[in-house]
Amino acid sequence: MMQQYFALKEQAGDCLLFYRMGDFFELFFDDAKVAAGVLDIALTSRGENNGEPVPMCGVPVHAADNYLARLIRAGCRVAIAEQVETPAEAKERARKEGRASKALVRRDIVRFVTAGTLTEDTLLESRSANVLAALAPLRDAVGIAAIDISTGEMALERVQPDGIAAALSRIGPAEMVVPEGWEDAPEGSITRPRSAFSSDEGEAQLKALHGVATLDAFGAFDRAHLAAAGGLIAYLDHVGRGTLPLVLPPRLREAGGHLAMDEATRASLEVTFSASGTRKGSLIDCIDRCLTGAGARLLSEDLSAPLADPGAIRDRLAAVEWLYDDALLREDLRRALRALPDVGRALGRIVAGRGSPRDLGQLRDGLNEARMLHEMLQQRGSLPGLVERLLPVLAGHGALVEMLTRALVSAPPTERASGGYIAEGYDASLDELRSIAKNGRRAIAALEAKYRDQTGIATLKIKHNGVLGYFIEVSARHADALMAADSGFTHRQTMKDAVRFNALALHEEASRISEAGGRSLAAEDAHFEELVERAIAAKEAIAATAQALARIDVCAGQAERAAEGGWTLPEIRDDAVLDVTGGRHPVVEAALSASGDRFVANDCALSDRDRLWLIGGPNMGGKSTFLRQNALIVLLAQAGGFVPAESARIGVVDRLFSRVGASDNLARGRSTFMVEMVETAAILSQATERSFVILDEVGRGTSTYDGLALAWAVAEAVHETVRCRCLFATHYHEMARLAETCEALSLHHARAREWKGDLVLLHELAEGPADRSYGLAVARLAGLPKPVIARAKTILDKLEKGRAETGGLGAGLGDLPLFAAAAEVAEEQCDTLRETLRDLDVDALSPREALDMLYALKRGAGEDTA
Ligand SMILES: Nc1ncnc2c1ncn2[C@@H]1O[C@H](COP(=O)(O)OP(=O)(O)OP(=O)(O)O)[C@@H](O)[C@H]1O
Repeated sequence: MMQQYFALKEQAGDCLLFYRMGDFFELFFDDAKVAAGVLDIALTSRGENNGEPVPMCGVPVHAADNYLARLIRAGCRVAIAEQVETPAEAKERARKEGRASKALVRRDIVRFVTAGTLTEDTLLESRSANVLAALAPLRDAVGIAAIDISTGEMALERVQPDGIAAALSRIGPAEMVVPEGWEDAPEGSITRPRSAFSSDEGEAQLKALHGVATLDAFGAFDRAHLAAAGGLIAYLDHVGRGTLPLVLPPRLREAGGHLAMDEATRASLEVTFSASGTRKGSLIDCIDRCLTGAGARLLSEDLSAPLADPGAIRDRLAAVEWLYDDALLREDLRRALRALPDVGRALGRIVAGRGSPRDLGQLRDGLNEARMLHEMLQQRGSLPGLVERLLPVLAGHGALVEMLTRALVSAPPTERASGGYIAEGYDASLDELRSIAKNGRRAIAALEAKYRDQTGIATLKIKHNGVLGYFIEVSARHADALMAADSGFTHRQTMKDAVRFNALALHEEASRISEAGGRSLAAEDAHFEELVERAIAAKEAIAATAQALARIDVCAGQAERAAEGGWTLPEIRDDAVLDVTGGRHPVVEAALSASGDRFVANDCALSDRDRLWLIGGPNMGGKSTFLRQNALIVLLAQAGGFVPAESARIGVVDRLFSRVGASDNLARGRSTFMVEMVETAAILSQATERSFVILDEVGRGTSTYDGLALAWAVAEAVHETVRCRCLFATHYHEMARLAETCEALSLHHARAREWKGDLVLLHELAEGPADRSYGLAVARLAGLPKPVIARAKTILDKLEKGRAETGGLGAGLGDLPLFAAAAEVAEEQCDTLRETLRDLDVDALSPREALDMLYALKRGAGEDTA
């Protein structure tokens, strides 16, 4: 056995091997130690290997899903080795092979269970997608293929190498595969042979999968796309051991079609996860009113990748507005959606060969519901464009639904093995077989009565179990009479208190029942296969219906959320405005209202002429909240939803950047300040005039002078060079002087008042610079001991006196040359250096000359070489 085990373990590689033995999956050696630790189950041992006991643990097959889920969540991958022949077959094989030894049942790995390739309901979160991504690096770009195999939805895209992190943070894959030997592979990826990532192979696979001669109908894919697709499909083939899951035609994800956000922006805006890493407290948690898992998954995709095309945004908004305006229709739709099963995932399981009768039942119910929704919507006079386009996809499954309705019982079971899911009246011969079994059971009841009469034992019973089949049972004290040779009964088993017998008539009846039972199971199986085949033949149309239902759920959910919160339809514009009146932060507002507090709405009015708002005010005054709420309003609007405001005019944003409160990223070995600077650098190099940037206290992570200098220079660069819309919160009063030189910059502050010695934060934004910091007042509010506050007050007085005398931290800043001029000088210096380097003939230099030249270059760069 160990030989067989080792051979399978070799195939399993670094996956844990679930080795099937009877009713258990057993794990051995290190696998057993890992699994016992994760699952908190007993680690035992079995036999010896090289004189050492072999560690072992096991999980019962019937509860394996539950254990698998825990292992996968803990980051493990599992190979399932099943018995692929019965003990009888093994014995027969051994006999034919002329072996006398005990035959070992043949086992094979039938499947790998990995985080990105799950289809089971019990292993998946209904409201989030489960994505597997394959990355294929080419010389100048990286292809990414992403698939949610639970629904078969697949997308291909191409990114620059420095855009990988942003793309992955948007996709959020549960598992990633990359070619072997790729040095820049994202952490935690699984490596596969390079040969799998071939664009030719990828193209051939996709064509074969979808039965097309060219992929043009799906999109114009390039080598990067196809190489990634190749790697993805090869991996799916590997984990499914040759059985591919549902793979729908790939969608091409064009760069520029979406609002770009990097990893840090997503994290700081807490779009799909809150800072604590959970859904609770995130934006999606606050706005998700979808009634189906598929709707919630689509909403998450919408929020992760909002649109950047004004026409597409208006298209979604029109559908939401239509459902917002018609509360009755919305209610009707939502009532229907509430009962909707997860058609997409049921289809995914069916295509992957793991479907159950219940999954077929879900297709029936879901597609039927879709047809009713189709009727409901069709009765409406005029529909918004989006809904109009979805309409045909909702209908068109009449024949399949009719067949499933006739074929299946109303609530089919998840288990196929014991049958009973094909409805009566669907197949006359099946009904016949069932009636034989039913009559047989009646005949057995009659036999029981007959045997009681015959033996005079009133407590005689005919029972059934899996081992003996039907048998007659009497208590031990009545057994003697039946033991007699001429009694007509044959002894089968003696228990502690009972004795079991057989009889000829019972045996004949039982054989009839069992034969009919076996044949009816086989008949049900055949019907199941046929129904599955029919469903698979229509898989693309069914998937399209499932996606249409999800879109309707999202629109209705967005409308519901808007109605609930008094939100408004944003006006999507082409010019670079961001004009929000009465804007609110949805998550903070919800949290405040839960504790009975009121959120103070604030306006924001950015335009060409007033692009950069510098916002001061006390700590806890609401600056960060204001910054974020405007970023979220842009995000929600471009995702195609209403926004928490009285009115909003939004010029479409191409990239959104948010740097709110630099947090330590010690895990990556970077200090707070380093993170802040890396992220700020990314903004300055990537933001365009169409971007929207929120910056919260840039420079606060370093000394006051350095911090102010950097914040000043960054604000100037945003104003002069990037020229995007920007909200900039800062505690440096000195920066107010920027308003003197930057014509599209204005000053604002969060209002506060001191009343009877206490600080009152109004959370209200007003024009003009902040008058003071209130830092000490906030500290008092926070409960800092009185002596510390008093001491701080004395120090503050001294500092302020010093400032008055010297002109303060900002003294002389007003005399600086303008940012553009300063940048030109810096740029010029760079150019001289560049020219010198360009003209340099390296091969013609002696070592001595080369050294001299290095010194000269250093001098040119303004650095002392002494
Ligand atoms: N508009 C508002 N209405 C009501 N309460 C608000 C509002 N804005 C913020 N708050 C409350 O004030 C708290 C602090 O807000 P926020 O973090 O935005 O302040 P801040 O000015 O950025 O502070 P710091 O400068 O210390 O970072 C929030 O957690 C929230 O409870």
